[in-house]
Amino acid sequence: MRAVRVRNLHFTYNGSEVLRGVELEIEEGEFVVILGPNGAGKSTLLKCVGGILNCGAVEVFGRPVMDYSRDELARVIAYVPQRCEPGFMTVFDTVLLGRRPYMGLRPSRRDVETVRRVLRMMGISHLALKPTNKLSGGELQKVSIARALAQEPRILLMDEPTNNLDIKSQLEVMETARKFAEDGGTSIVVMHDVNLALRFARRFVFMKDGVVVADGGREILKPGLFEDVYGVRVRIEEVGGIPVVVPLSHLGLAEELKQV
Ligand SMILES: Nc1ncnc2c1ncn2[C@@H]1O[C@H](COP(=O)(O)OP(=O)(O)OP(=O)(O)O)[C@@H](O)[C@H]1O
Repeated sequence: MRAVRVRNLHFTYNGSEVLRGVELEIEEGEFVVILGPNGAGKSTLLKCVGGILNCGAVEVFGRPVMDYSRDELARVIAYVPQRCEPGFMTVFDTVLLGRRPYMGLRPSRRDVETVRRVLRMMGISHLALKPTNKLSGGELQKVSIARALAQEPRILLMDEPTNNLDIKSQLEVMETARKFAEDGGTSIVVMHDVNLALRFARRFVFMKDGVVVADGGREILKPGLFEDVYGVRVRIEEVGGIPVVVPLSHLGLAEELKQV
Protein backbone atom coordinates (compact mmCIF):
# COMPACT_ATOMS: atom_id res chain seq x y z
CA MET A 1 0.00 0.00 0.00
CA ARG A 2 1.23 3.50 -0.76
CA ALA A 3 1.99 5.34 2.47
CA VAL A 4 2.99 8.72 1.05
CA ARG A 5 2.46 10.43 -2.25
CA VAL A 6 3.87 13.87 -2.97
CA ARG A 7 2.88 15.39 -6.27
CA ASN A 8 4.41 18.52 -7.74
CA LEU A 9 4.93 20.08 -4.31
CA HIS A 10 5.87 23.74 -4.27
CA PHE A 11 6.41 25.45 -0.95
CA THR A 12 7.21 29.07 -0.27
CA TYR A 13 8.39 30.84 2.89
CA ASN A 14 7.77 34.60 2.76
CA GLY A 15 7.82 34.72 -1.02
CA SER A 16 10.90 32.53 -1.41
CA GLU A 17 10.28 29.13 -3.00
CA VAL A 18 12.15 26.35 -1.17
CA LEU A 19 10.40 23.29 -2.65
CA ARG A 20 10.07 23.40 -6.42
CA GLY A 21 7.95 20.59 -7.81
CA VAL A 22 8.91 17.70 -5.50
CA GLU A 23 7.64 14.27 -6.57
CA LEU A 24 7.91 11.33 -4.19
CA GLU A 25 6.09 8.05 -3.60
CA ILE A 26 6.82 5.84 -0.61
CA GLU A 27 5.31 2.42 0.00
CA GLU A 28 4.34 1.06 3.40
CA GLY A 29 7.26 -0.87 4.91
CA GLU A 30 9.99 1.24 3.31
CA PHE A 31 12.89 2.86 5.15
CA VAL A 32 13.86 5.97 3.20
CA VAL A 33 16.63 8.40 4.03
CA ILE A 34 16.51 11.94 2.66
CA LEU A 35 19.92 13.54 2.15
CA GLY A 36 21.29 16.74 0.64
CA PRO A 37 23.16 19.95 1.45
CA ASN A 38 22.10 22.45 4.10
CA GLY A 39 19.09 24.44 3.01
CA ALA A 40 18.09 21.95 0.27
CA GLY A 41 14.53 21.72 1.64
CA LYS A 42 14.70 18.35 3.43
CA SER A 43 13.12 19.47 6.71
CA THR A 44 10.50 21.46 4.86
CA LEU A 45 9.55 18.37 2.86
CA LEU A 46 9.36 16.26 6.03
CA LYS A 47 7.10 18.87 7.67
CA CYS A 48 4.84 18.89 4.61
CA VAL A 49 4.57 15.08 4.73
CA GLY A 50 3.77 15.28 8.44
CA GLY A 51 1.02 17.85 7.94
CA ILE A 52 2.93 20.37 10.07
CA LEU A 53 3.17 22.77 7.15
CA ASN A 54 0.05 23.29 5.14
CA CYS A 55 0.64 21.75 1.71
CA GLY A 56 -2.02 20.60 -0.70
CA ALA A 57 0.23 18.22 -2.60
CA VAL A 58 0.69 15.44 -0.01
CA GLU A 59 -1.43 12.31 0.33
CA VAL A 60 -1.06 9.87 3.21
CA PHE A 61 -2.62 6.45 2.66
CA GLY A 62 -4.54 7.84 -0.28
CA ARG A 63 -6.01 10.83 1.55
CA PRO A 64 -4.82 14.46 1.55
CA VAL A 65 -2.79 14.94 4.72
CA MET A 66 -4.60 18.20 5.46
CA ASP A 67 -7.96 16.34 5.55
CA TYR A 68 -6.98 14.33 8.65
CA SER A 69 -8.14 15.60 12.04
CA ARG A 70 -5.36 16.26 14.55
CA ASP A 71 -5.99 13.06 16.48
CA GLU A 72 -6.41 10.95 13.34
CA LEU A 73 -3.10 12.24 12.00
CA ALA A 74 -1.33 11.62 15.31
CA ARG A 75 -2.38 7.96 15.13
CA VAL A 76 -0.93 7.68 11.63
CA ILE A 77 2.19 9.89 11.66
CA ALA A 78 4.72 10.67 14.38
CA TYR A 79 7.25 13.42 13.79
CA VAL A 80 10.52 13.82 15.65
CA PRO A 81 11.77 17.38 15.14
CA GLN A 82 15.38 18.45 14.72
CA ARG A 83 15.32 20.23 18.07
CA CYS A 84 13.06 19.41 20.98
CA GLU A 85 12.28 21.81 23.79
CA PRO A 86 12.89 20.54 27.33
CA GLY A 87 10.39 21.33 30.08
CA PHE A 88 9.51 20.70 33.72
CA MET A 89 7.62 17.46 32.98
CA THR A 90 9.23 14.11 33.72
CA VAL A 91 10.46 11.82 30.97
CA PHE A 92 7.60 9.40 31.71
CA ASP A 93 4.91 12.09 31.40
CA THR A 94 6.53 13.52 28.27
CA VAL A 95 6.48 10.12 26.58
CA LEU A 96 2.93 9.55 27.84
CA LEU A 97 1.92 12.65 25.82
CA GLY A 98 2.48 10.44 22.78
CA ARG A 99 -0.56 8.41 23.93
CA ARG A 100 -2.84 11.48 23.89
CA PRO A 101 -4.58 10.52 20.62
CA TYR A 102 -5.67 7.22 22.24
CA MET A 103 -6.40 8.36 25.78
CA GLY A 104 -9.66 9.01 27.54
CA LEU A 105 -9.65 11.16 30.66
CA ARG A 106 -6.85 9.17 32.23
CA PRO A 107 -4.22 6.81 30.84
CA SER A 108 -5.24 3.16 30.50
CA ARG A 109 -3.09 0.22 31.58
CA ARG A 110 -2.18 -0.20 27.91
CA ASP A 111 -1.02 3.44 27.67
CA VAL A 112 1.23 3.00 30.70
CA GLU A 113 2.55 -0.34 29.42
CA THR A 114 3.32 1.20 26.03
CA VAL A 115 5.28 4.02 27.66
CA ARG A 116 7.25 1.51 29.77
CA ARG A 117 7.98 -0.57 26.67
CA VAL A 118 9.30 2.33 24.55
CA LEU A 119 11.38 3.66 27.46
CA ARG A 120 13.00 0.21 27.69
CA MET A 121 13.43 0.07 23.92
CA MET A 122 15.24 3.43 23.90
CA GLY A 123 17.32 2.45 26.96
CA ILE A 124 16.03 5.37 29.05
CA SER A 125 13.87 3.63 31.70
CA HIS A 126 16.28 4.86 34.39
CA LEU A 127 15.45 8.47 33.43
CA ALA A 128 11.66 8.04 33.77
CA LEU A 129 11.26 10.34 36.77
CA LYS A 130 13.73 13.01 35.69
CA PRO A 131 12.41 16.35 34.36
CA THR A 132 13.38 16.79 30.72
CA ASN A 133 15.18 20.08 31.43
CA LYS A 134 17.73 18.08 33.46
CA LEU A 135 18.71 15.82 30.57
CA SER A 136 21.69 15.88 28.23
CA GLY A 137 21.09 16.70 24.55
CA GLY A 138 21.34 13.04 23.56
CA GLU A 139 19.01 11.87 26.34
CA LEU A 140 16.46 14.49 25.31
CA GLN A 141 16.69 13.28 21.73
CA LYS A 142 15.92 9.73 22.85
CA VAL A 143 12.91 10.97 24.83
CA SER A 144 11.61 12.70 21.71
CA ILE A 145 11.95 9.46 19.71
CA ALA A 146 10.33 7.45 22.54
CA ARG A 147 7.37 9.82 22.54
CA ALA A 148 6.98 9.36 18.77
CA LEU A 149 7.08 5.55 19.15
CA ALA A 150 4.51 5.71 21.97
CA GLN A 151 2.12 7.16 19.40
CA GLU A 152 2.24 3.76 17.66
CA PRO A 153 2.11 5.50 14.28
CA ARG A 154 2.16 3.87 10.85
CA ILE A 155 4.70 6.41 9.58
CA LEU A 156 7.71 7.59 11.56
CA LEU A 157 9.30 10.87 10.43
CA MET A 158 12.61 11.83 12.02
CA ASP A 159 14.62 14.96 11.31
CA GLU A 160 18.33 14.40 11.97
CA PRO A 161 17.62 11.97 14.83
CA THR A 162 21.24 10.93 15.29
CA ASN A 163 22.51 14.45 16.02
CA ASN A 164 23.75 14.69 19.62
CA LEU A 165 24.05 10.93 19.93
CA ASP A 166 27.13 8.84 20.67
CA ILE A 167 28.09 6.12 18.16
CA LYS A 168 26.26 3.32 19.96
CA SER A 169 23.10 5.39 20.29
CA GLN A 170 23.32 6.40 16.61
CA LEU A 171 23.37 2.73 15.64
CA GLU A 172 20.47 2.00 18.00
CA VAL A 173 18.33 4.80 16.55
CA MET A 174 19.01 3.64 13.00
CA GLU A 175 18.20 0.07 14.05
CA THR A 176 14.94 1.33 15.58
CA ALA A 177 14.02 3.02 12.29
CA ARG A 178 14.89 -0.13 10.35
CA LYS A 179 12.95 -2.40 12.71
CA PHE A 180 9.97 -0.06 12.55
CA ALA A 181 9.93 -0.52 8.77
CA GLU A 182 10.55 -4.28 8.97
CA ASP A 183 7.53 -4.56 11.24
CA GLY A 184 5.40 -2.98 8.52
CA GLY A 185 5.69 0.72 9.38
CA THR A 186 7.26 3.35 7.15
CA SER A 187 10.41 5.19 8.28
CA ILE A 188 11.40 8.46 6.64
CA VAL A 189 14.54 9.98 8.06
CA VAL A 190 16.36 13.20 7.15
CA MET A 191 20.07 13.01 7.89
CA HIS A 192 23.52 14.10 6.77
CA ASP A 193 25.63 11.05 7.61
CA VAL A 194 25.57 9.16 4.32
CA ASN A 195 27.61 6.26 5.68
CA LEU A 196 25.25 5.68 8.58
CA ALA A 197 22.34 5.90 6.12
CA LEU A 198 24.02 3.37 3.82
CA ARG A 199 24.34 0.80 6.58
CA PHE A 200 20.68 0.78 7.44
CA ALA A 201 18.42 2.18 4.73
CA ARG A 202 17.50 0.67 1.38
CA ARG A 203 16.42 3.81 -0.40
CA PHE A 204 18.08 7.21 -0.67
CA VAL A 205 16.46 10.43 -1.82
CA PHE A 206 18.89 13.26 -2.59
CA MET A 207 17.62 16.82 -2.64
CA LYS A 208 19.27 19.97 -3.89
CA ASP A 209 17.81 23.47 -4.25
CA GLY A 210 14.28 22.32 -3.47
CA VAL A 211 14.07 19.42 -5.91
CA VAL A 212 14.70 15.67 -5.76
CA VAL A 213 17.82 15.08 -7.86
CA ALA A 214 18.27 11.34 -7.28
CA ASP A 215 16.14 8.59 -5.78
CA GLY A 216 16.99 4.90 -5.55
CA GLY A 217 18.98 2.16 -3.85
CA ARG A 218 22.74 1.78 -3.32
CA GLU A 219 23.25 1.63 -7.08
CA ILE A 220 22.68 5.42 -7.38
CA LEU A 221 25.57 6.20 -5.02
CA LYS A 222 28.24 7.04 -7.59
CA PRO A 223 31.04 9.60 -7.12
CA GLY A 224 29.41 11.85 -9.74
CA LEU A 225 26.30 12.18 -7.58
CA PHE A 226 28.32 13.59 -4.68
CA GLU A 227 30.08 16.02 -7.03
CA ASP A 228 26.74 17.22 -8.39
CA VAL A 229 24.90 17.41 -5.09
CA TYR A 230 27.61 18.55 -2.67
CA GLY A 231 30.48 19.71 -4.90
CA VAL A 232 32.70 17.17 -3.16
CA ARG A 233 34.95 14.59 -4.78
CA VAL A 234 34.55 11.17 -3.12
CA ARG A 235 35.78 7.63 -3.41
CA ILE A 236 33.41 4.76 -2.66
CA GLU A 237 34.97 1.70 -1.07
CA GLU A 238 33.54 -1.46 0.40
CA VAL A 239 34.11 -2.41 4.01
CA GLY A 240 32.59 -5.68 5.12
CA GLY A 241 30.25 -5.68 2.13
CA ILE A 242 28.93 -2.19 2.92
CA PRO A 243 29.86 0.74 0.65
CA VAL A 244 31.63 3.58 2.45
CA VAL A 245 31.77 7.08 1.00
CA VAL A 246 35.16 8.71 1.58
CA PRO A 247 35.32 12.47 0.84
CA LEU A 248 38.54 13.43 -0.97
CA SER A 249 38.26 17.14 -1.60
CA HIS A 250 35.87 20.02 -1.75
CA LEU A 251 35.83 20.94 -5.44
CA GLY A 252 35.74 24.70 -4.97
CA LEU A 253 38.09 24.78 -1.99
CA ALA A 254 41.39 25.29 -3.84
CA GLU A 255 39.89 28.22 -5.79
CA GLU A 256 38.40 29.74 -2.64
CA LEU A 257 41.72 29.45 -0.80
CA LYS A 258 43.57 31.16 -3.68
CA GLN A 259 41.32 34.17 -3.28
CA VAL A 260 41.95 34.56 0.48
N1 LIG B 1 10.43 29.05 9.04
C1 LIG B 1 11.12 29.48 7.98
N2 LIG B 1 10.96 30.72 7.49
C2 LIG B 1 11.64 31.15 6.42
N3 LIG B 1 12.53 30.41 5.73
C3 LIG B 1 12.75 29.17 6.18
C4 LIG B 1 12.06 28.63 7.32
N4 LIG B 1 12.49 27.37 7.51
C5 LIG B 1 13.40 27.10 6.55
N5 LIG B 1 13.56 28.18 5.74
C6 LIG B 1 14.44 28.25 4.57
O1 LIG B 1 14.03 27.26 3.65
C7 LIG B 1 15.16 26.64 3.04
C8 LIG B 1 15.08 25.14 3.25
O2 LIG B 1 15.20 24.88 4.64
P1 LIG B 1 15.13 23.42 5.24
O3 LIG B 1 15.23 23.55 6.73
O4 LIG B 1 13.98 22.71 4.68
O5 LIG B 1 16.47 22.79 4.63
P2 LIG B 1 17.26 21.48 5.04
O6 LIG B 1 17.60 20.80 3.76
O7 LIG B 1 16.50 20.70 6.04
O8 LIG B 1 18.56 22.10 5.68
P3 LIG B 1 19.55 21.59 6.87
O9 LIG B 1 20.28 20.39 6.33
O10 LIG B 1 20.47 22.75 7.04
O11 LIG B 1 18.72 21.31 8.08
C9 LIG B 1 16.39 27.30 3.64
O12 LIG B 1 16.87 28.27 2.76
C10 LIG B 1 15.88 27.94 4.91
O13 LIG B 1 16.60 29.11 5.21
